[in-house]
Amino acid sequence: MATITGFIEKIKFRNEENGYTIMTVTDQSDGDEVVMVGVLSYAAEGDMIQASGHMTEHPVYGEQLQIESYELKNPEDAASMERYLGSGAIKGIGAAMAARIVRRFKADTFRIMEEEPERLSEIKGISEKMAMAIAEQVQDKKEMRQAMMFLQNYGITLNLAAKIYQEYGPKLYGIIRENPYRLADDIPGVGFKMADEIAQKSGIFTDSDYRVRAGILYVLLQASANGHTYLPKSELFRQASELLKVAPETMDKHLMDMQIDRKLVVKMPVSSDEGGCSDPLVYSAHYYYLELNAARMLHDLNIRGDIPETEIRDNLMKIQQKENIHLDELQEKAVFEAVNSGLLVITGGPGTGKTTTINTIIRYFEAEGMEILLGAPTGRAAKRMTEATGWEARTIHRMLELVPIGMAASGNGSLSSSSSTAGMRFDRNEENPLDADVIIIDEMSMVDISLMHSLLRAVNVGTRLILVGDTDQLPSVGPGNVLKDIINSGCFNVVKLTHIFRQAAQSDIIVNAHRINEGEDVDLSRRSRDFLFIRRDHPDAVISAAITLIQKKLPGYVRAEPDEIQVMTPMRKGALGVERLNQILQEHLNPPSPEKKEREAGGIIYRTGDKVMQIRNNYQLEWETRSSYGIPTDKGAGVFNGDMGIIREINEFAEILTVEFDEGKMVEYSFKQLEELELAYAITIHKSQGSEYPAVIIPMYSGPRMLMTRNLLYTAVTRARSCVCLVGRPDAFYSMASNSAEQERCSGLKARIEEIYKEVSCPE
Ligand SMILES: Nc1ncnc2c1ncn2[C@@H]1O[C@H](COP(=O)(O)OP(=O)(O)OP(=O)(O)O)[C@@H](O)[C@H]1O
Repeated sequence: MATITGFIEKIKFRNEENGYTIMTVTDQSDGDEVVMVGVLSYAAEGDMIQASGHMTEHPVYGEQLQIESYELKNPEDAASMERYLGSGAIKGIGAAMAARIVRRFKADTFRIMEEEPERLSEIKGISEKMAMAIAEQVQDKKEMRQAMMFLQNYGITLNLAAKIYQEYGPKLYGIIRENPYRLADDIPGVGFKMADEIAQKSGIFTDSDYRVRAGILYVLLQASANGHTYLPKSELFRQASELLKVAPETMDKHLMDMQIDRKLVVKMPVSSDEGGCSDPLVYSAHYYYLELNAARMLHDLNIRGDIPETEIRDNLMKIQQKENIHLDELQEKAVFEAVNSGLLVITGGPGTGKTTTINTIIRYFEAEGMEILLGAPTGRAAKRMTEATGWEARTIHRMLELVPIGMAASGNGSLSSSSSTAGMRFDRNEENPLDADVIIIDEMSMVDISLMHSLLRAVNVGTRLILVGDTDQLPSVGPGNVLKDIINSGCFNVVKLTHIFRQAAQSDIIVNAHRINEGEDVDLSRRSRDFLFIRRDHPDAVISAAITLIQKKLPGYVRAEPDEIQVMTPMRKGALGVERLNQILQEHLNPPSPEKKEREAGGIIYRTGDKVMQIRNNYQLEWETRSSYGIPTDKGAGVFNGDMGIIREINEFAEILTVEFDEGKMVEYSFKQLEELELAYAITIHKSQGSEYPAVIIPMYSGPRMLMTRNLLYTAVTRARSCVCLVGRPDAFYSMASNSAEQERCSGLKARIEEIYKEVSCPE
């Protein structure tokens, strides 16, 4: 065992997650440089370390000390003290100042800094204020080191430990020993499971009140990840009991306390679709109030105008003449309602004339000189809306002006607001509402309760809000059942378009989509121009057929580039899951070659020319467009979940991968950011929501029944503009088409709307 004391000269490598560090230390005894390797909770260049361990011989890097235990020390001799203070470790002290301090206080320097810091002002050039600032830093460093050491005993990584220290300061000791579950509330990156592990190490009992309460909230959080805004009590207790290994009977008392603490809201079901029995419904307070407030705002917006019918008819007639169209009765009704309603829902399947109706509504309000805003939940849906209407549509997030917290112009900085997404908030809200007379939102089926709430906060009473969507598409990824709840409440104007127009009726994509949706038979053997079933009985044969379609058949047929043809599949895993498909399709569609650079990250090879997709919203990621000479012509920020692009360049030296997205937007990803990208030769049907492609290829093979549902098939088929190719086994198609089991969502927006309307119609 060797013990070496010296200055940390250079940190050569540090893994911020686990604290594994490689550094050079100057041995105080002989001035030699020693390499030390080990897990250090907190140590910085310039610190004095006393480390013990074994000297080992590394085949490449030579002799090094494997640290087994260590201590960070205050330097003791004058030269060391001077060096430490002057190393930059303490802000405001340079080498000359360090020399003066040590010359004056000698061996007593650190004691004075800690115990009588005001005396530092005896030194020329240090004011009293500066003396206190220096003392504070010395103290902070000491406390932080101790905290890091302490937290490391609980298996907490350095990165997280720093966040915990920042959040709680010295209070962290009490929190870790008594209620580490608070961490799950306060620190991003800590969930119930981690808090529970810490609690176990702290010796907290399984049935501790804190633990059971945190467990209940955790189950509700998990439920929200599955689309629910509440759980029936019996189901909540069943899941919590399974998680906590605590009897459900002991949980009731916590419900009351958690309601008092405003963590939960418990409601009795008011309508049959909320379970219809006496089982109370338990909400996390957050989602309850999102639903309640959303319901109130929807109610408030739902006012009636009094523009005479004759006037609307005259105006509409002029537009129809000018545009050379003739709306059917339901479409006309939608326009009449749009003019005289504060809130209107227009719904219908593909080809039922939604876009034509929106366009007419836009022309109507345009002629009235009104301010119109168009929005959609995703970038691709917004792009599609722009193309279909000729009006600029933006994502709802953009429309609501998402800005980093701290940069909002309106001054309403409440962090508790639902409208903040991690580190970001919407600058448009009740204090700074959207400046518009009419707001039209498309693809409403994708809007979850949080986004709806944020949108409603920014819409003034008097502004018309028109919600357009197809309720039979997959529901939103986030919790809630917003569009269906609004429609099913029966409290708002809803126009359901049902007629499939002649032009649309010639498309087998549209006709078959409706047949699938209605549960009617689809004849797969029928020859069709745009809806093809190619029988293949083995997964690898499905993939070969898909490759031939992409490379040879479809580009000419639908007049599109191969990378515009999209393979979409229900699953991520398995022989025809996204992961395997992407690997094989990449190999064929963009094979390795000496001219193409590659970068491996997270088990995926990214290659120049690859088709990739951004898989989370990143509002800060910057893009720029460039002229043909590479000169920037426009720039902005924000790349969104589902955006697709092509890898144009991989720069090993700068560690940057450049992707070109739609409209020539170039985005640079550092190699560390590659987890935000996935290969996109194949994507899940869920990810395809709101997008449209010239042609889609859908592998049809068996899969888990829960996933292989009718509305998944319906969503996939309706993504194609010119051609759908289903490739695989007919029985897989028929079993999907007949599986109408939709996963029930526990969502209370409808009940909240009904309550409010009841209150209004019969006030107490
Ligand atoms: N009143 C009408 N008279 C004649 N044709 C119409 C009328 N309304 C719509 N169409 C035609 O029907 C087809 C489908 O209409 P539209 O694109 O508006 O439907 P949609 O519901 O938006 O469809 P999707 O959801 O598939 O985009 C189009 O070709 C359109 O021109």
